[in-house]
Amino acid sequence: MDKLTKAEDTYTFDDFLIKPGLSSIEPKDVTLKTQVSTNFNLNIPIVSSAMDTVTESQMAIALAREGGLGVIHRNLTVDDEVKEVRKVKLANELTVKEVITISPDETAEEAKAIMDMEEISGLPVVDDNDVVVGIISRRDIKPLRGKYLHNKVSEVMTSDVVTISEGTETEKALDIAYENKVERLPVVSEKDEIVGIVTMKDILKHKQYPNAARDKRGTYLVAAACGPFDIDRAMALSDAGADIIAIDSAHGHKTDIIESVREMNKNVESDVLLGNIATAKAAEDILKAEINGIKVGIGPGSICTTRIVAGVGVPQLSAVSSVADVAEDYGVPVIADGGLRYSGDIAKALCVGANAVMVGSLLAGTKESPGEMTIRNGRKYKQYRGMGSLGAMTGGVGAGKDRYFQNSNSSNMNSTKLVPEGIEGVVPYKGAASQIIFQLMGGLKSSMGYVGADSIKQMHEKAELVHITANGMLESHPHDITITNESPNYNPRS
Ligand SMILES: NC(=O)C1=CN([C@@H]2O[C@H](COP(=O)(O)OP(=O)(O)OC[C@H]3O[C@@H](n4cnc5c(N)ncnc54)[C@H](O)[C@@H]3O)[C@@H](O)[C@H]2O)C=CC1
Ligand SMILES: O=c1[nH]c(=O)c2[nH+]cn([C@@H]3O[C@H](COP(=O)(O)O)[C@@H](O)[C@H]3O)c2[nH]1
Ligand SMILES: [K+]
Repeated sequence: MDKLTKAEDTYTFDDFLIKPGLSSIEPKDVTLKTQVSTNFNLNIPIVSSAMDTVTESQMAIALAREGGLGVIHRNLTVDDEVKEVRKVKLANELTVKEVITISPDETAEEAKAIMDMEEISGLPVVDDNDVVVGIISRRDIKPLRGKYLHNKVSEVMTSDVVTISEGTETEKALDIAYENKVERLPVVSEKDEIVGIVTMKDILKHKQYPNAARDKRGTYLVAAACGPFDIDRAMALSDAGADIIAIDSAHGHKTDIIESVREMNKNVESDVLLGNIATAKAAEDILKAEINGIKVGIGPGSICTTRIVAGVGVPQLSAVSSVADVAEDYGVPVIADGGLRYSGDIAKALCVGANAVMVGSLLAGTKESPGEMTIRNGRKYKQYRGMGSLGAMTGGVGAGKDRYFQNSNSSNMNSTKLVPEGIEGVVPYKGAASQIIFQLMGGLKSSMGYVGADSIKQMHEKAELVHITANGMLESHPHDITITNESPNYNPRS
């Protein structure tokens, strides 16, 4: 009896609304910049789930372009997961390492032939020591006719060449290219030797996604999931350039996991996130592993059955709030993982102290999510499944199957012996992830306007909540109408 009277009251998204406050903030003027781990910032507080129907390189690239972060799932061999990380990192390399050059003693005709063959429009000119002495482009060659084509490259090239040094930050490179109105910037070593080239095409790609989440070198940020004891995978992901490694466990609050992750952290360069947890005590304990971020959520996910199968969990708004209160004292960011259905839920998670949210179902079914599209009754769908579902455990390399395969003779895998904590299904096809992100961030900005918060930090400090009843929630959804036109940001709960 004592246990029951001592039980805490806990809440989730539908139990609260955000109180409107005096505001001088226009939604369009707010900043959504946030910290996702101690060493990395995002430009929007959205992280995609490490699930095999949500995040591989395509989703991670799409999200990074919008300013968020994708976490590559771990239902892949180490090699395949590494490949996905590399694809994201290479998607926007500013410096093309292998550069095709020409000697100043060659002819203009030879320069033209190389450009035609390689399908490029300019060549850095280098001497015998690889030192850049000029640059020659199609524009330099175009006016040449007949015998003039036999002119030496040194006579035709631009010798006043604008170069940048290795390690020049993207923004700086952009400024230099624009100020000098040049289309390509050779990258040179301290001794002026050529090491690469940055082209206008790359630069424009950067301009196309001004809000993208990038590292210092200008490549897209990417995270990758790893099991708590898989040190080889963690090191391979770190070597491949994963900015963040997300340690993925249904129960991060475990002594052997905390020990293992503390060791792992010493051996990898990437930031390390640990999850999932749902209590303040867990936050205190896992922070001892000196991690760079915490992921919160036991069982709130749309495909999760943990709370039903194990009877364990904490409603998500309470879980996030209690973890965030502890993490704030340590300066460690918190990601609210799972259960988000609407942009308003994202706003509520931020209100109680989350720095970012992780979403699965909201991004499942998009063009960039892995998996085939199917058509049923004339409507398009894509698969979405829990990582602890039968399909995920028996498909791929079977992340999660150690625990669920409780009979522990894993050499004799038999799906009837698995105890799943997730389900498999389909969600409607939604088109490009960028459209979904646009609506979600629009809703969040609106929320911040109502609160009078111009940043996520202000949202933490200023936003107040009101506790509502089930009737309050009924009143909140559309009612007394048959919806005839689907809205891009509202799906009636089925
Ligand atoms: N957020 C959530 O509520 C849940 C998420 N999942 C997802 O399913 C996938 C598989 O997760 P895991 O089974 O954790 O992977 P896993 O089988 O690789 O387990 C990793 C480690 O977590 C610990 N662990 C997991 N469940 C435990 C439990 N009930 N009691 C004690 N220790 C436990 C064990 O030390 C285990 O070795 C992951 O992608 C995970 O995120 C699964 C269940 C719940
Ligand atoms: O209990 C669970 N069994 C599972 O099989 C499972 N797979 C994923 N997840 C977690 O759910 C999150 C995604 O939730 P949403 O679809 O609600 O965004 C994800 O980000 C995960 O935290 C699982 N939880
Ligand atoms: K659930």
